Amino acid sequence: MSQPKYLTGDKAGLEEFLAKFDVFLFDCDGVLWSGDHLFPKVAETIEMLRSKGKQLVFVTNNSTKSRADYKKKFDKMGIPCNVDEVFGSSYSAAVYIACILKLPAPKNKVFVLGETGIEQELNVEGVPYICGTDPAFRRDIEPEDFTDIANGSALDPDVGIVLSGLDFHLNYLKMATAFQYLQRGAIFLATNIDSTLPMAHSLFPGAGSAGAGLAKAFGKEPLSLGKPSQAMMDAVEGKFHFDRSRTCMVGDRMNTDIQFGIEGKLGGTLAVLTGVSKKEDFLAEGAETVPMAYVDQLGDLLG
Ligand SMILES: O=C(O)[C@H](O)[C@H](O)COP(=O)(O)O
Ligand SMILES: [Mg+2]
Repeated sequence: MSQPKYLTGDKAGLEEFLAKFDVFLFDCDGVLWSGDHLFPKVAETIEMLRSKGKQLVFVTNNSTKSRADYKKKFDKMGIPCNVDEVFGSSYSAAVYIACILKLPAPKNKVFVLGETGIEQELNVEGVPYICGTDPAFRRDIEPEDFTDIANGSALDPDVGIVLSGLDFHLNYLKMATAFQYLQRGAIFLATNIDSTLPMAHSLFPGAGSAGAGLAKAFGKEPLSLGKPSQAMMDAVEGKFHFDRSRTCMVGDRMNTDIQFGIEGKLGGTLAVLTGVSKKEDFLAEGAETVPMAYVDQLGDLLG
């Protein structure tokens, strides 16, 4: 495996690298920003790529926001972006449920472990759901809940899917209810299974960690519809119709973003060192996932 090219400060190398691609798939958390903190010169870099006629797609595993929510965040951050350029894991999961799984109504209802981003995208696709941000589930489990869940009186007979995303309001009642749906044959899906979430220039438990307890109890991992899933890559390509050989994935995480690009046989991958993965992760001898090139921060693409 060849060593990745370090492009920070390499003007000629940057020119040559950017000229290889017409399309850039951008990860968001850890590449553009950490929470609400925009990294240096990100807006200028996006502007530069657009001025060179590059097509940009923002492909995020963060399921807490819908595409519409992300459009508002891009506007707030001063990054010009069209809502159709955003492709998040909530949208990926909603499209998969509505267009691929297509469970016959009324047994197509989704039990959601996650935030409003998932609910909004399921609504757009006309997929019914329960739980999510419903305050009725944001309470301690009571002794009578065990009986009501076990005998099914507290369960909705139309739930056919459990969808696990990044849930900032985890509790035992939701996990126990989801578990019982799975025991009754519901399909187990996840928006993504990232172990950590880059926030406030640090790391916090991610969607994969949020759903790990349920997976352990059930004894099976969910089908993830976020990066590196190629169902997501196929859906992104199906929507944007790009030439994979002229497309580059830009990300901060080896086992989601860079693996997504490599498995998707994209023309290239660029790692950015402002998020989860460190350069030691991919420079080490025998590293599992190695990007084509890397920079310290996205703004370094300005040369
Ligand atoms: O835990 C998560 O959901 C992820 O860490 C997070 O949201 C990743 O977002 P991305 O880096 O794909 O924009
Ligand atoms: Mg990221």
